[in-house]
Amino acid sequence: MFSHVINAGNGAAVVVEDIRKAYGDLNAVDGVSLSVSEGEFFGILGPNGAGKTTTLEIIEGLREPDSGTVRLLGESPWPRNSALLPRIGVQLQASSFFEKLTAREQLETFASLYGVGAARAAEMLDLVGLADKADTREDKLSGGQRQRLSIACALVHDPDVLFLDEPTAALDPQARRNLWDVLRAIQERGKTILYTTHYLDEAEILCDRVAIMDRGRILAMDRPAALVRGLDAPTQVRLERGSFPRPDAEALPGADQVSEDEQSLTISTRRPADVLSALADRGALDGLQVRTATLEDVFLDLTGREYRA
Ligand SMILES: Nc1ncnc2c1ncn2[C@@H]1O[C@H](COP(=O)(O)OP(=O)(O)OP(=O)(O)O)[C@@H](O)[C@H]1O
Repeated sequence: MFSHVINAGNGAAVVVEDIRKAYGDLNAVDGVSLSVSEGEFFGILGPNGAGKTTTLEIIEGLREPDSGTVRLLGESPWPRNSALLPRIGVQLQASSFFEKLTAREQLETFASLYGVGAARAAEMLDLVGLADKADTREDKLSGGQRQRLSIACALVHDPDVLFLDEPTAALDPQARRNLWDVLRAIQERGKTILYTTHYLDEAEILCDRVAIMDRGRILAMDRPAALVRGLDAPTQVRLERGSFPRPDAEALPGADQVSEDEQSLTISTRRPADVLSALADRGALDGLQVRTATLEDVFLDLTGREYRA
């Protein structure tokens, strides 16, 4: 059995120092530094055009930075470093599958290119939950199944570090959740995962640490919970409008502010336990919703803009 390893080892899998990449006048990556520990699940987040893909491709060794340094598993990935290739897995775009092959044949073909046995291909199909689709042709798979197959292909040679560029983009909510389970299972095998996403809610759930990028720069980097806690934002307790009198809400212990719109009455508080227990005493918990701050609030705080993926 594989042991459960999170943040395994003390080594850094990736160390990036002050990388920059400009396209004409546009500073796509504008002085990015970060490091990712072995076994860590690290997310680069941000809206479209933030520079996530360019950063990832520089780390993978697919693009040359204008300046700055990258160490990937202790080596420089650029110029193309063939010693690194067996140790890293890069998720393929769906268009890079071989034509007309079944899921199993795709994987076995990749396995043979790496000199890996067919048993490993079967194991990867199982890991990504495609064992029952082994004999289905790739072009007959759903979008989510194809994403999972591409991740299995990236893992077939048992790399230490896995790079995924927006693996859950364009998937329906159920397929996204299925893929989260796959990504967690991969991390439990001790792999380092570096991934980009524009879904902040997803990153909050999956990642050990995240870097929030905007306009080529990292604005904040930490554990998602630490970033949210750092905001010191109040908790919003929402009741159906008309279910509780506003003056009574304003008089509740711990209520800092009360607002109303057409549907709801919202109590803003830094002492949610006091507010909730007072509401429970009044029998007013039906239909109640509690909202705490999220990474979207962190983005708003950092940029002054609402987050739009
Ligand atoms: N080869 C290129 N030539 C010119 N401009 C480019 C090139 N690649 C990326 N850019 C620009 O650099 C900026 C950063 O792009 P990048 O793809 O890294 O962002 P991203 O955060 O991954 O965005 P997305 O989520 O849309 O993929 C964008 O403004 C993009 O248009």
